[in-house]
Amino acid sequence: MTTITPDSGNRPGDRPSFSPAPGAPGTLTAVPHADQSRSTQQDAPAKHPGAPRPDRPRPTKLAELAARLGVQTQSAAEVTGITHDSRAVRPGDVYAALPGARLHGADFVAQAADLGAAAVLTDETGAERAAATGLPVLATEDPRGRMGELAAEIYGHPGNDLLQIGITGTSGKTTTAYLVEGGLKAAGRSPGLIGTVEMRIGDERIKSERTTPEATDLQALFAVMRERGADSVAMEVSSHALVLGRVDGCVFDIAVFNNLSPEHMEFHSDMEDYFQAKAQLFTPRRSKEAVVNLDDDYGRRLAGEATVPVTTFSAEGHPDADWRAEDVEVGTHGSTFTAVGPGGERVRAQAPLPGPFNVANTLAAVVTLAVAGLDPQTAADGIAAVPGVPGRLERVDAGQPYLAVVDYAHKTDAVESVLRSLRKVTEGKIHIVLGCGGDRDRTKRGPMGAAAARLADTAVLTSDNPRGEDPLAILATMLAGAAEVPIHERGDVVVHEDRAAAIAAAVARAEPGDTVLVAGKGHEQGQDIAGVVRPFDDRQVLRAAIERSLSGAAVKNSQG
Ligand SMILES: CC(=O)N[C@H]1[C@@H](OP(=O)(O)OP(=O)(O)OC[C@H]2O[C@@H](n3ccc(=O)[nH]c3=O)[C@H](O)[C@@H]2O)O[C@H](CO)[C@@H](O)[C@@H]1O[C@H](C)C(=O)N[C@@H](C)C(=O)N[C@H](CCC(=O)O)C(=O)O
Ligand SMILES: Nc1ncnc2c1ncn2[C@@H]1O[C@H](COP(=O)(O)OP(=O)(O)OP(=O)(O)O)[C@@H](O)[C@H]1O
Repeated sequence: MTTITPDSGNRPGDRPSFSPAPGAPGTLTAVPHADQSRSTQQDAPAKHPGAPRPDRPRPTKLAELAARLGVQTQSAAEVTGITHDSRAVRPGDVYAALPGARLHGADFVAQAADLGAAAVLTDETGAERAAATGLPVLATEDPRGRMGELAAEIYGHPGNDLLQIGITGTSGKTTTAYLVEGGLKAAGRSPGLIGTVEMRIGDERIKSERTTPEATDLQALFAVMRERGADSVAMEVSSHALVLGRVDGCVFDIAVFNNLSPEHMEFHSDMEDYFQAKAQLFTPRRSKEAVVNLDDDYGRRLAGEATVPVTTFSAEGHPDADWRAEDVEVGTHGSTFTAVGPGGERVRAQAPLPGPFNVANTLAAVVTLAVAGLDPQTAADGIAAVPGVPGRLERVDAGQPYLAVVDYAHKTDAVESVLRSLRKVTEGKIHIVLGCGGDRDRTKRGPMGAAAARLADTAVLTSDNPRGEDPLAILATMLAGAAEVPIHERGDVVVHEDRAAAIAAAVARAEPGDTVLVAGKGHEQGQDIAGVVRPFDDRQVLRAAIERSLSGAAVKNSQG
């Protein structure tokens, strides 16, 4: 396994600390970060050297690229790659010096030139600085908007040789992508995978920097996949990607829509803006066919507005859906159901993850692969065999008599759906550990605190990447949300600023048959406190807390 990029994008994190455990039930206990003093920035993973590149790049004449853009160049240079990041420039690259929200890429042209850039693509405001390096400059009004098509051209349109499946929606993109990958493999295909957790090319696994890579990296990845024999790709397409042109240069064979709920409101002006961003994927410019969830309000709207052929599905029995899940039986390890298709197909399917929403994710994957022309039963069998999705309802089992899971739920809807799902499959109490990120969407803090208080028996509120904000200030807002839930409708609410202590507190409350849910970080391996990222993996910290509690119980038993 090769790991080349840290999870430095959205939600990085911290080192496990084992501070003394829990406050009394129902009390407000503010425990400081025990780990803050003993970690340094040296613990952070190394900086990424950029996306993988094809081993056999083919040269493209700069003049041909200039002609595409409608600009002049006298240069006879040939280029073999392209990047938007000066730090990742390789000899022969076009460096795309983009204007950003914080910086202008033109400020880094000297670095790009030192690393061997062959030319610079930029806008009028960057052209002068770029020309000062002596490199040929292609100046165009919207370099970000043209970067994807140039990248596709430079790498020889590698996406055309892959069955491209793009998955979008607020929740379930990662899960569905892994399930589609499993189905493709079972059908004898060789898929690549691109998403929030990692990118996979054959056996190589590369940690992701963001959900959807920038277009320069994406086209290079496609080229690497093609070079290594991949014939298909299952990838997540975020709304940021659609707005920022990261999938320019791609026309997906199938675009999948799961659902839409409030999220990324710091980026989108409102839900309509968010919906319109997603809807771009369901036009002939971006996809050939669509698979859409009819159980979702926005899915129903999209099914009517999409300008490509649409196949619909419903896990909740919507009568108009082309594919429906019937005979659904939910369980702690997963759910079984029959996917009934428009031609009378009856496919026995098993969601390899618990929760009703994973029936929807599984059905989405089965339908997508059926639309792709694969045998749906073979696809469903492959999906059933997927061993799990990192950090998505991932079980931690140290022999304890209760269920312990880590889940990436970090937005209100996901927290609500995961708690409701667990309620359906567990008899005992649910103890959730939950925080909200700093320097990100502030509007979800109160609602997430309220959701945890209303739907769990214990809500242990804690830190989750406070970044530059005071963790206690974030927790105060979450607590205020929790306090809005009428007292008879809420569980115990406990606050531990230190995440490891919060996890220990939840474990200390767990009795046989209960569920401990550590939400928010999922697969992440770090925690960002005041700009310092320390290693922290919920799965390891939870396992250690369970083991300590089991050995504590064993000692008590032997003494008593
Ligand atoms: C809002 C957003 O997505 N912004 C992205 C955008 O930033 P920006 O245009 O403001 O760039 P900037 O930081 O001002 O820098 C300007 C230019 O200088 C370049 N630069 C900068 C420094 C340097 O040393 N050398 C260099 O070349 C940068 O590569 C950039 O092209 O272009 C940057 C370069 O690619 C991205 O890193 C940055 O992603 C930020 C960090 C980010 O976190 N985005 C998240 C929110 C995101 O994209 N999330 C989605 C959705 C996740 C989900 O569904 O939950 C995702 O797909 O991951
Ligand atoms: N179809 C769904 N509907 C509602 N909630 C879901 C669904 N699928 C997954 N979830 C919840 O959302 C969390 C994130 O799931 P997943 O990572 O698959 O989605 P995502 O769209 O990739 O999310 P993100 O954009 O946050 O990375 C899960 O851990 C689970 O709690």
